[in-house]
Amino acid sequence: MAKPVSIEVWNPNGKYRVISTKSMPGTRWINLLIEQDCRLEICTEKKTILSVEDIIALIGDKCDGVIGQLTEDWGETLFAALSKAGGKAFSNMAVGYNNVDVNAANKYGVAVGNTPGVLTETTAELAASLSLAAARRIVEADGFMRAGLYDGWLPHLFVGNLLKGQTVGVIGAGRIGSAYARMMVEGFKMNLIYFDLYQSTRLEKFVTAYGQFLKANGEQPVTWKRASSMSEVLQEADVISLHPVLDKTTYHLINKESLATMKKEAILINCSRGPVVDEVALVEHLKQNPMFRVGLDVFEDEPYMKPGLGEMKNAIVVPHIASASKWTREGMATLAALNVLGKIKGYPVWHDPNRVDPFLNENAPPPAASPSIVNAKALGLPVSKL
Ligand SMILES: NC(=O)C1=CN([C@@H]2O[C@H](COP(=O)(O)OP(=O)(O)OC[C@H]3O[C@@H](n4cnc5c(N)ncnc54)[C@H](O)[C@@H]3O)[C@@H](O)[C@H]2O)C=CC1
Ligand SMILES: O=C(O)C(=O)CO
Repeated sequence: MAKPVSIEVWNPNGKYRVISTKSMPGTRWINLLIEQDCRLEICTEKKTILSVEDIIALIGDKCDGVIGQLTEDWGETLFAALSKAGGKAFSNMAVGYNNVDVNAANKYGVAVGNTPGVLTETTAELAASLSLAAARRIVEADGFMRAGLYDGWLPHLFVGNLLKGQTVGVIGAGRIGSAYARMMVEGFKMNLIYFDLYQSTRLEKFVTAYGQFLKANGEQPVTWKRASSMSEVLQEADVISLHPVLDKTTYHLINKESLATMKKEAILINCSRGPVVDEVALVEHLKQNPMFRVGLDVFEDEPYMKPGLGEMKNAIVVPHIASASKWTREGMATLAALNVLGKIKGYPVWHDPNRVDPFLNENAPPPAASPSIVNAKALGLPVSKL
């Protein structure tokens, strides 16, 4: 039998039992659930990553819905346990849901929610921060200063790359990839090359209009190009940022062979998912090419790094914090809670997961809908006409 897991209870007499496997930022998500007759149980276990057994113990015999985290393995076992307990709703507190076996959820008729949109700009800003930090060697220079090694200005000291006029490459120009591209194009006057399975017309129009603005003001216009293959981006770009979903088409997209096609002084940023990059091949590439730099928010075997990565001066590593702004994390909690609540209450699914703003307005009640259910179609859930 699984051992008991410690919890904090809100609204003990609520009709619907909702579990959150973690404490989440803000209180709006809590209030929204308890105002709608939910008994909310928040797991207070000290360990960071809950096991499948821990979550089964949390679910117990009766559970209407669960808000979970990207570190958890939501597969057949958990969906079977949730379904047995009468549950019909699960939401990740994340936009990415590669930790969820959606087919298993479909089999048990469980709706799977995610949290798009609210983290787009925050995540893009971290990718932009890593790009700048890598280009201008900020982390290395900070370490040098703190170590007391600075003994005066020198012409060669921490010389890095100027972004202006260089080419930024984006792989996966969806919500976050497009937001990052706009920041780099507008902020640093970089040219854009991108690769995605779909054309990003809005992004192309933005770069065209900005290029015309620069030209009208006597400046070199920026340009864009939609690449026909990922290798075109890798060969041409000076800074490459990865923003695709993780699935079997993007697993190890960056590997020994693709790294070899990149410029020797290129910068690679990954704020998508660790397994998009073959991290062992990356460490080797960093060793062989000291002017090649990376900024990584995500890792292949989180929370671990592959041997050698932590020692590389040409790597900047941060612990999966790309969506970590207060507004975003509170909003993610709200969207995740509303996904679960909406299914429990029998609400329809919001018609556009790219426009979730009405759910985030603290001065108005949220729409009676689940903001984003990824398997809505497979489950035949009705769509909101609001
Ligand atoms: N590091 C972090 O904290 C965060 C990481 N993420 C990751 O970023 C991912 C993207 O998020 P969004 O931009 O909101 O999703 P999105 O769905 O708007 O964009 C993903 C894009 O990847 C493209 N894509 C899919 N397969 C591809 C392939 N083989 N080659 C090139 N492009 C491909 C899609 O067409 C789509 O345009 C999430 O799935 C998640 O894994 C998201 C938020 C925070
Ligand atoms: O939302 C996601 O997919 C994350 O990685 C965390 O914000």
